Amino acid sequence: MTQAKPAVYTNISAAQLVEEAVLRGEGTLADTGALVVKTGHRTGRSPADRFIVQEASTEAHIAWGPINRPFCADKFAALWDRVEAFNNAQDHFVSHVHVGSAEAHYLPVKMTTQTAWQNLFGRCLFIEPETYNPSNKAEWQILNVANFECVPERDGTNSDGCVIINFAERKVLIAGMRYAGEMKKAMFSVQNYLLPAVDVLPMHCAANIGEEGDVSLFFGLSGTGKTTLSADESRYLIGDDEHGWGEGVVFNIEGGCYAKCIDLSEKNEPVIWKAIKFGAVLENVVLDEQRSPDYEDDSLTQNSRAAYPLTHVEKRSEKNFGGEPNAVIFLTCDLTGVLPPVSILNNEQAAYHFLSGYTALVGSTEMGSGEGIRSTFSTCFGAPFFPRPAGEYAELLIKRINAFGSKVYLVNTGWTGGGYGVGQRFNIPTTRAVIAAIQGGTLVGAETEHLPIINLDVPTSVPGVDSNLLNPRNTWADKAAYDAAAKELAAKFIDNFEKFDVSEAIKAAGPKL
Ligand SMILES: Nc1ncnc2c1ncn2[C@@H]1O[C@H](COP(=O)(O)OP(=O)(O)O)[C@@H](O)[C@H]1O
Ligand SMILES: C=C(OP(=O)(O)O)C(=O)O
Repeated sequence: MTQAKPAVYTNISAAQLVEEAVLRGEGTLADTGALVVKTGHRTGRSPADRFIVQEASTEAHIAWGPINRPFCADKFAALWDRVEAFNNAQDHFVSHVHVGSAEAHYLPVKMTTQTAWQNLFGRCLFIEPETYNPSNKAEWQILNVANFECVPERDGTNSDGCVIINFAERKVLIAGMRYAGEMKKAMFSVQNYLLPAVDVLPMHCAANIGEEGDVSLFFGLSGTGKTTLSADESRYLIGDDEHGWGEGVVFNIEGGCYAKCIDLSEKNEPVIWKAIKFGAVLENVVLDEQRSPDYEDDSLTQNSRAAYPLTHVEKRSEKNFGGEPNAVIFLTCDLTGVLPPVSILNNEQAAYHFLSGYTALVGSTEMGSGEGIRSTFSTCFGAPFFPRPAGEYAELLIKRINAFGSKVYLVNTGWTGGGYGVGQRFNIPTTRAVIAAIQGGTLVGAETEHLPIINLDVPTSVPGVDSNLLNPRNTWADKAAYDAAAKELAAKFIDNFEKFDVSEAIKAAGPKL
């Protein structure tokens, strides 16, 4: 008997991908129409399994070590061939997509996945081109084979899975990984390396546009609120996570969103709620008996996700880009309860806080960093994805801010009234009111109060926000405890900043003891 040749499904429609995923038992449909999948193991990104083939790259300064471990070019070639042979022996899925919506800066990508659902994810998150023409650009390839098991002794990997970027061959190899976010973050890392060379700042930020054409950027590490806050019924969404800022333009690197959906509610997050329909993917979300998503159920992970294309968002930028930003917002999830809900930053403070990237790491997003939530400093609010030295991105940011005259704000979406376990997280309506005030221009030239130790300036009033919240010291029952916590946090900032070789003015813009 001859065996049937494996089928290669190339550029089939999203609806067909859903059908294939269901037929193959990869997932089921929720009552909303979304495809629901359980990844089994690895419900988040796996930093320990991330590598760069450094010797094959012409540039020496691609970051490695804790962010991107070096991987030997010969081992890469052997592993790629092994994974490809494994994949070719069974049915698989190929789609041709773009990464980067700017005509000058997109990358054509051939995405091959073993599973239909991961291909659908890629079709949601990457850009579906009107015409795919890699001939005038160098094509990248993603090979994502979820069920391949790496053997560390043979393959040179750290475990049974890996994510390896090879710049010289323009290849991304993802083997043994289930979490779909690996694919989008790998391509983001590629653009984060390439774009600064052509004077474009790549950013880990969301972006949206107001009725007047004013653009806001929301920088933030995973889980700090980029997707939630940029999904705003009163504004046009550009994107929720990855953008480039060139002269005259902010463009989306992606074509869809990837929302955290733990505790998602229709009331607080209506735009995301409505987007979770047929064609969307729900990753590690539990369904109840009526097949309705139970977003409060974290039995699979806290890092449950919804992936959907931008076309699922009614109010969006049709062209996937906008002008330069009036407002640049750094989102920080402060677990100590020391930072105010909003601070107005000058340029030196902007550089200081961009380089510091103080925020919280939601443990379940990154495998190996513990299940809980903990404070961290993540340069550029996305250290794991930025292969160049942080100073290069900071310089480009300040250059763009100066040239356009953008206003910069630090917004705490974390704790108030005490630290984690004592106080509470700012509620979403309060943070939305802060954002609305920023976007409405209310905080430009507003009266401010200076907060010593953390060395920040806060507005004395913000429409829609209880004024008592604006100086966090007021919200703590025990003022001495606040002062002690502020000093402790300041010491951490100072200690962390020692590694940066920057001007005295920038150093002086940070917290002071
Ligand atoms: N004040 C707040 N601002 C923004 N998000 C909040 C706030 N309080 C709780 N959250 C929750 O935090 C999570 C933020 O996730 P998300 O917006 O997807 O982050 P990101 O896009 O930055 O990764 C959501 O689950 C949201 O409901
Ligand atoms: C998907 C991720 O992050 P974000 O929530 O910022 O998109 C991630 O860090 O894996």
